[in-house]
Amino acid sequence: MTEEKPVVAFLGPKASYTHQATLDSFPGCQYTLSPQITIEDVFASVQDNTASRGVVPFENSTNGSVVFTLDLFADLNARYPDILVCGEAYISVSHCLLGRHTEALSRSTHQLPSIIESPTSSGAATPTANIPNPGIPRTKPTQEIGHIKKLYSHPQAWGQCKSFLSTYLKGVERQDVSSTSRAAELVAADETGTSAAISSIIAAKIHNLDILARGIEDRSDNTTRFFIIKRASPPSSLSSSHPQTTAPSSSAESKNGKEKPWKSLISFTVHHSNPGALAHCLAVFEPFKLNLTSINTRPSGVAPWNYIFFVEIDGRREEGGEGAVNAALQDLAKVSRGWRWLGSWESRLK
Ligand SMILES: O=C(O)C(=O)C[C@]1(C(=O)O)C=C[C@@H](O)C=C1
Repeated sequence: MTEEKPVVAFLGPKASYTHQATLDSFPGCQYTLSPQITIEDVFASVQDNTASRGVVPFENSTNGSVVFTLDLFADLNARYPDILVCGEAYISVSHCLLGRHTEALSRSTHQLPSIIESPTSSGAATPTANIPNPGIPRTKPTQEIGHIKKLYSHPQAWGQCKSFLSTYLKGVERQDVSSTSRAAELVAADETGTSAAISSIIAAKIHNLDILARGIEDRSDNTTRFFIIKRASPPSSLSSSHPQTTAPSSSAESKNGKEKPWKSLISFTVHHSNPGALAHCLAVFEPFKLNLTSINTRPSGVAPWNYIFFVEIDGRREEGGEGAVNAALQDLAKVSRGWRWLGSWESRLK
């Protein structure tokens, strides 16, 4: 009898950047990779044990946090109480504009004003009230794109390709979809050939789409960070109501004997009307020499302008209540309204 492979859920369909991050951490031959339609579906698969691990985008170096993922960690409806981060992956993201280079359109390009040869190909976008200093795109279309009437992509991608879009596709209708690979799927199904997707070169191959422009992201170092999530082993609810529950043990020592860099993600809420409430929460890490490396906020769902805060720190929560992170969390419990440890993992930042 063949042993069943562990299931890893990821934001699909195939050829999404999350798929690439998943393959980076979970070789397809050893795992059953299970594409999901939304990031929430990935959380749900891990929470209900359909998948043993999940992979979700967390932040992008150009465009910032993936708010859908933060909201799922905020878990305002208590649907995902057992989800913990247990790893991360960094993927270099280079976007293409994918569509159809139709015969009819290409034959008549000599009659149409070609966008490749139009004045806009100087690379200068028109300043607007919203974007007074538009950047200069790093690339220009390699095909005629004057026929493109509609664009599909994941909301994160628009913000990574601002200069290209405001220069060459200004005013073209945009539709948010659940992932860049879903965008490619929709464009492949569009028989009019007048839509385009911001997606990956792999999606172009899978869906047999033409590459109308490549490398359209604003920055060549555009990178997305993904989290690997798992379900906490029982007892669950790693929260202020169960402050003794701790991380599974794992060696923090590398081969050369040096402490490996670990990170932890923690969320907390504060009593908003108390002066200094936020400052007191942030201050609990410093006495334990825990470096705070990022802070994010999302609406707390309690009342307008109340927030849930997310902090990342350098350090790892030890088993058995020992160590600096546990000590800081005990102090956080005293000054916050509520808190939750969302996992500790080995940093893969090079
Ligand atoms: O749409 C995809 O392909 C994804 O994997 C999602 C996602 C994201 O949410 O950040 C991942 C990488 C890119 O930054 C753009 C989109």
